[in-house]
Amino acid sequence: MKVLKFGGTSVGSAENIRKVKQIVKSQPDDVVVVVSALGGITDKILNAAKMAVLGTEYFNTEITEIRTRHEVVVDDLFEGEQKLEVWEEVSLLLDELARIIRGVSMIGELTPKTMDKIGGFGERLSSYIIAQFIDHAKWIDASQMIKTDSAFGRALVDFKLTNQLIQDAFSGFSGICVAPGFVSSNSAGEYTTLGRGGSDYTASIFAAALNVSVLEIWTDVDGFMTADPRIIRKAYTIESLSYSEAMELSHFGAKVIYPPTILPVYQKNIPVQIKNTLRPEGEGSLIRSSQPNGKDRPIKGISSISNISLITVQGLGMVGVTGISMRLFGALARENINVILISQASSENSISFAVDTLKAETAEEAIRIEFDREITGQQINKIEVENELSIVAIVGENMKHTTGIAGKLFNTIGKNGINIIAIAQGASELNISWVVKDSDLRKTLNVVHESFFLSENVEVNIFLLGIGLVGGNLLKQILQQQEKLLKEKHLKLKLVGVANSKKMLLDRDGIAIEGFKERLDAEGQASDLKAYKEAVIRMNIFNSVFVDCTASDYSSDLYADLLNANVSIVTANKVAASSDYENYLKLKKIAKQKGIKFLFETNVGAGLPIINTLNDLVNAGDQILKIEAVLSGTLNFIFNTISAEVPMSQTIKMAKDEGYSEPDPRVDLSGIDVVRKLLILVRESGYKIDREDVAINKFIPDAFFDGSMEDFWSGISGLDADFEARRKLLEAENKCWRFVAKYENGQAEVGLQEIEQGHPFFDLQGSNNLVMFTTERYHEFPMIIKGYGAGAEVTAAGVFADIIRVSNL
Ligand SMILES: NC(=O)c1ccc[n+]([C@@H]2O[C@H](COP(=O)([O-])OP(=O)(O)OC[C@H]3O[C@@H](n4cnc5c(N)ncnc54)[C@H](O)[C@@H]3O)[C@@H](O)[C@H]2O)c1
Ligand SMILES: N[C@@H](CCO)C(=O)O
Repeated sequence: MKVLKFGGTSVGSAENIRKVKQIVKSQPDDVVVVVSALGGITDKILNAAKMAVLGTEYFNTEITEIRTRHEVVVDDLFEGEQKLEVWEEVSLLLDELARIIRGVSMIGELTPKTMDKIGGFGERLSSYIIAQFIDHAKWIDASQMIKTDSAFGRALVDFKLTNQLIQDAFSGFSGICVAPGFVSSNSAGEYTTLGRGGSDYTASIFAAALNVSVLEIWTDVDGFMTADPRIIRKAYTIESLSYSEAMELSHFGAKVIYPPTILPVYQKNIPVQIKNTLRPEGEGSLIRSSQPNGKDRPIKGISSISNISLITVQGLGMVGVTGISMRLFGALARENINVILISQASSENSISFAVDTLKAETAEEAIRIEFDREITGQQINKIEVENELSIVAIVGENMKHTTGIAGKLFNTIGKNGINIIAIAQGASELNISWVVKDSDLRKTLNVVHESFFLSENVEVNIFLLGIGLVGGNLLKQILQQQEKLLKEKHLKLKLVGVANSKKMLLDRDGIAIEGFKERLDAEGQASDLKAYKEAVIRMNIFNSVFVDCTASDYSSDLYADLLNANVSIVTANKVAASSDYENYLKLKKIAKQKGIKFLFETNVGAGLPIINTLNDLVNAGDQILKIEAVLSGTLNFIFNTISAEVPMSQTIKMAKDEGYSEPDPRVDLSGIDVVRKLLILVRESGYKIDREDVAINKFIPDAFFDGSMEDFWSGISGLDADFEARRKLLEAENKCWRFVAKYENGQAEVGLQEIEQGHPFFDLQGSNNLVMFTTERYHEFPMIIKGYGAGAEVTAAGVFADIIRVSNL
C-alpha cells in the first residue's frame, strides 16, 4: 500500500485534478490519497471569518468566490446526473460554511474552536469532489480517525488511538480511498486541525499507521532543489536525501515539505518520494534514512531565509554568569518568538540570535524588560538590532566526513567581498549557517552554489570598458572560444556589461556577443564612467572582472573603488600601473588583501609573457640587475619601415592603420608609452620608481606634441627630409635605430640609440619587441623574450589570457 498526498496547486483546478486522477489510476498498489484544499481556498475561508468578526460585509464576497471556485471545478469535471448529485452535496457543505461565518459575524466572536471547525472545510470539499471523480474511490473521514487533544489551532495527536482507528478502518481494505488532509477531532468528536503543513502531516500519520511502502508527496515543484531556483538558475533537483537533510533544507526556506510532518514516517523508516504533479515524468527527490554515500557531494543543498534581524546582547557582566541564556530565550519563548539561529563566542561576552524581522521589536522589548536590572547596572551595556539580513545555510550529512568545507566556504565568500555577520555550526556538522546582508544574498547563493560544484561550470562575469581595436578583438576571440572553454574547461565567460565612450549597457542575465553592438546602440544609456562603475558595484555579481580596453586617463579612484568592491581588474590600459608609485602600490595591495586579481600583462609587450615571467623570477628569489628592451611596437615598426621610398611621416600613419600605435600616436612618438612600460617593469622587479626618475631622450621636438592632432599631422612631414638624410648615413655605417629602454643600478632612461649589427636589437623586425633581463641567475646570458609587441589581435589574446587567470583555472 502507498499513501499519495496532493497539495493545493495539484488539486487547484479541474485540469490538475484530471492529472491527479491519472496518477492515482496508474498505481499498481492500493492507495490512500490525501488532499489539500483547492489552492488558496483555506486562506479565503479564514479571511472570510476574520472579516466577519470585524463586522465588514466583505466576507460575503469571499464566500461567493469560494462557492464559484468549487462550482467551476464541479461543472468541468462531471456530466449529467452525477454533476447534479455532486453539486448537491458540495452545496450543502458550502451552505454550512456560509452559515457558520454569518454566525461569526452576528456574534462578533471568532474562537480557535470555530476557526478549527471552518478551517478544514476546504479539505472536506476537495476530498469529496476528488473521491467522486476517481471511479470506485472511497471517501473516508480522516477527521474521525486522527484523534487529538483539544488544543484548537495546533492540536497534538494521540498516536495510540489514531493508529488503532486507522488500522481498524483499513483492515481488509483494497482499492483507492481519498481522505481530507489537515482535519482531526478531539475525544468529544469536535473538529480540530493539525497546524501549518497539516495535510503533509495527515499523509505521514496514515503512512506510518499503515506501515506503507512509500509516502509520495505530490506538489508543484520537482522536489528539493540545490538552491532557490528563482535566484540560481543552475539549481537542480536533489535526487536523494536523508530525513535530516530534508528537515534542515525545509526549515531554511525550501518549503517542499513541512518539517515536523516527516517525524511519523521517519520513525517507521518509510521513504518519502517528492514528485511534481505537473511533471510526473520527472525523477523527483527521495527522502530516506541516511546512507552516507562516498560519491555524494559533501553538501546537498543551500537554503536561505530573508527578512531576518540579528539581535546582539552584549556586556562584560554576562561572562561566567549562569542562567543568562535561559532567561534570554525564556523571555523570547513567552512572546512566542521563534529563534532561527544562535551564535555565542566562547568569551561569553555577547550572544547573537536571529529572528524574523516582524518579531524583532517585540524581541528587543522582551529582553529589555527581562534584563532591566542588568541594563541599569551596566552588566549588559548593549542590545543591538540589525535588520535587512538573510541567513544562508549549507546542508549535507557528508560534511561530517570531509575536512575543509568551512575553509572553502568562507574563503570563496570572502574573495567575493561578502561580509559574514554571524556564523553557526552545530556539532552534528549537518549544517553551517551564516548571516549576510539581504543585498548580498543573491551573490552569496551564486558563489556558494558554484564553489561546491553543485553547478558544473565556473562562471566569470565580464564588464568590458572600451570596444575599439583591442576590446573589439577581445569580444571576437571570446565568441570564438566560448563554447570550447565551456565544454572542455567548464568555464563560462559571460558578458554582463559593455561600454564605449558613447554608450553603456549592463545586464545581469548576460549580453550575447553576437549582435552586442546593435543592442548597445538600441538599449544603451549615454556613457558615463562614474555611473558605469557604480552600476558594476551595485550589481554585486559574483566572480566579476572589469576589463579596461581604453586608453583613458581617468581618476585613479576607478580601479580602487572596483577592487575595494571585490571586482578583479584586467587592463590593457597602462595608465594605472604607470601612475604614481603610491597609487600603483595601493591597487596591488587592495587586490592582494581582497584575494582578487589586478592583472595588466598586456601593458608591456602586448601578448608577450613578460610581466608573468618577471613575477616568476622575482617570486622564486631571483634579483633583476638590468633591463634592456625595445618596448615600442610602433617605434620599431617606424624605424624598420622608413626608407628612401617611405618617409617617416607616412610610417606613423601606417603604424596607426596597423593598430600598433596608441589611439593618439604622439604617446608613442614622445617616448611616453615606453616610459610607462619601463616604469611597470622596474616596479614589478621590486624597485620603487616614478616618472621623474626616468630620463627621456626624445627624437621629435616637443613643439610637435603641444598643438592639436591636426597640427601634428600637417606638420610632421616637415621632419621627413632630415630623417631620411640621417637614416642614409646610419645605413652606410651598417647600423639601425632602436628606441631603447634601460634600467640598471637605479638609473632609468629611454631614448633613440644607434644599434650595430650583431646586437640582439639589430635584427628585430616589424613591430616586434625584445626584453633582456639580466638577473643574479641569468647573468652571463640574459633571459630574452621576443615577439610581436603590438597589434590588436595579440593584445586582445593577452587580455583574454588574463581574464582566464582571474577564473583561477
Ligand atoms: N594596440 C596595441 O597593440 C596595444 C597593446 C597593448 C595595450 N594596448 C592598450 O589597449 C588600449 C586600447 O587600445 P585600442 O587601440 O583598442 O584603442 P581604441 O581607440 O581602438 O579603442 C578605445 C575604446 O575605448 C573607448 N573609450 C575611450 N574612452 C572611454 C571612456 N572614458 N569611457 C568609455 N569608453 C571609452 C572608445 O570608445 C573605444 O571603444 C590602450 O590603453 C592601449 O594602450 C594596445
Ligand atoms: N602603442 C603600443 C602598443 C603596445 O603597447 C606600441 O606601439 O608598442
